[in-house]
Amino acid sequence: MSLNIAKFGGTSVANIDAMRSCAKIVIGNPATRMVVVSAAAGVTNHLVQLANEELTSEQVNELIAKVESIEFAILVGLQSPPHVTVKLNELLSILRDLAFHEELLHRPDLKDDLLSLGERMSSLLFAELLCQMGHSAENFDARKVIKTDNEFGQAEPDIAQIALQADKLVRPELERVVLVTQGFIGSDEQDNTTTLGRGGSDYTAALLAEALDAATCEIWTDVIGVYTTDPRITDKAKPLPELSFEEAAEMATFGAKVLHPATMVPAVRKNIRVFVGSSREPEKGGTWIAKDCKVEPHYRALTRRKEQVLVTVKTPSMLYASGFLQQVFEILARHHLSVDLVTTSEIAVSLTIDNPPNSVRARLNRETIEELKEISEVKVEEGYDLVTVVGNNMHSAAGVSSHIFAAIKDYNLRLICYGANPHNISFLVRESDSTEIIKLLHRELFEQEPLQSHHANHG
Ligand SMILES: Nc1ncnc2c1ncn2[C@@H]1O[C@H](COP(=O)(O)OP(=O)(O)O)[C@@H](O)[C@H]1O
Ligand SMILES: N[C@@H](CC(=O)OP(=O)(O)O)C(=O)O
Repeated sequence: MSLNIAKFGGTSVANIDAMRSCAKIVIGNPATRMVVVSAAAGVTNHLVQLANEELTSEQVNELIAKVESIEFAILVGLQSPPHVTVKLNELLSILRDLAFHEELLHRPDLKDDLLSLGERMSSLLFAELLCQMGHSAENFDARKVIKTDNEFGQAEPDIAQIALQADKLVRPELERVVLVTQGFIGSDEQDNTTTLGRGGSDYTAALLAEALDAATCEIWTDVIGVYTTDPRITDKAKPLPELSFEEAAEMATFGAKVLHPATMVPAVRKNIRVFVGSSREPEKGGTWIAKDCKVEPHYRALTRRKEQVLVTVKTPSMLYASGFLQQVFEILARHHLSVDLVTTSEIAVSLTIDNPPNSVRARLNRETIEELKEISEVKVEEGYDLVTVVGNNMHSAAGVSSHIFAAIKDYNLRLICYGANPHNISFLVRESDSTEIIKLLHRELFEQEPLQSHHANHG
């Protein structure tokens, strides 16, 4: 039988009732032999606070108590079986030790150890729930298989090692039992715990699906699929029955939180179909993401990435000079900054950097700015959001740009990226304008059926 990997996100495993819906989904599909769970909703945020903030003992204790109350509520829902209670208490005692560790704030390895605990607790509890519902299940430590480099907080998976370990440790077990493992976490060569970056459980599921040659990978979350835009921005957003790999990858990269940006990479490599649906309402179906789609409309979705920083570096010496851009990018790369949009003129280059405050990714800091200042004038502007239209052949179809830009003509677009990629058009807008811009564009591109097909005819 073909194999399915099912991943359940934080809201899906937030409490015992939510977990029960997930367990029914697992039991209902005999192809699901491996389950990936995130930490219960809210837990990773508490752990991130513990790992990153200077806190008083009282504040540390308060955060630990919040985590405990989430986990204990689930444990009570399971009737507190002694063997699970013992294991949960062990994990909570590791949490306490790490939270009070003197070097925590300066040791990325300890931070990742701490961050891993949310998934380690939820997987323990979910495996027990499956057993109690009569399904043969075991908790499995993802760190044995998800081998990574030692870039703590944003570790890079080692695909060959993962395939090797999955073959050795997971594949032989799948006939016997359903393995319940942790998303988001892995381990480096020295077996130190690492994490794949916030939201990384989707990525874990896709990596395991790849390593185990699964036919499908299901991402069960709190929405009934991928929508035309974040349903929290407008209630007019509609769920999409299908998406291509390219479209989904663009959406994930440009801010559709429903999928971690790297999720599609393993799926594309092995042509694995990915499903996104709601664990609360599985009967409502969801989005199937596959290599090819029945229709490839010009406009598929709108995404937003918040808290972008615009950096402009300017030097008269760029005129006729070669190598300036290289110098700029070299400095940014050395500081692990990832650049999204770039525009250049004869003497200046403007670029955007993703800079959300709670991200584990590198942020633009004073040191980087000082280095850039050694070679140029530097201007840093904050308070921007990146809005992206995702679709197909947008760079070559007549009328696309006028259609989009006419709809938002009253707004100032600070930077536009159009034409580099057939699947997206991105622009940087003031944070305060982005919701209205998305609503306007949504109305124009997705709420007026005849217009959409009219433009498709021009393609
Ligand atoms: N285009 C989109 N389609 C669906 N959901 C989206 C989209 N863009 C953003 N989201 C948000 O993603 C959320 C689900 O992602 P997330 O909170 O990470 O779930 P989980 O905890 O299950 O991993 C949804 O509640 C929704 O608000
Ligand atoms: N628990 C981790 C990993 C994750 O993927 O969570 P979720 O599936 O709830 O987005 C986080 O919050 O970042």
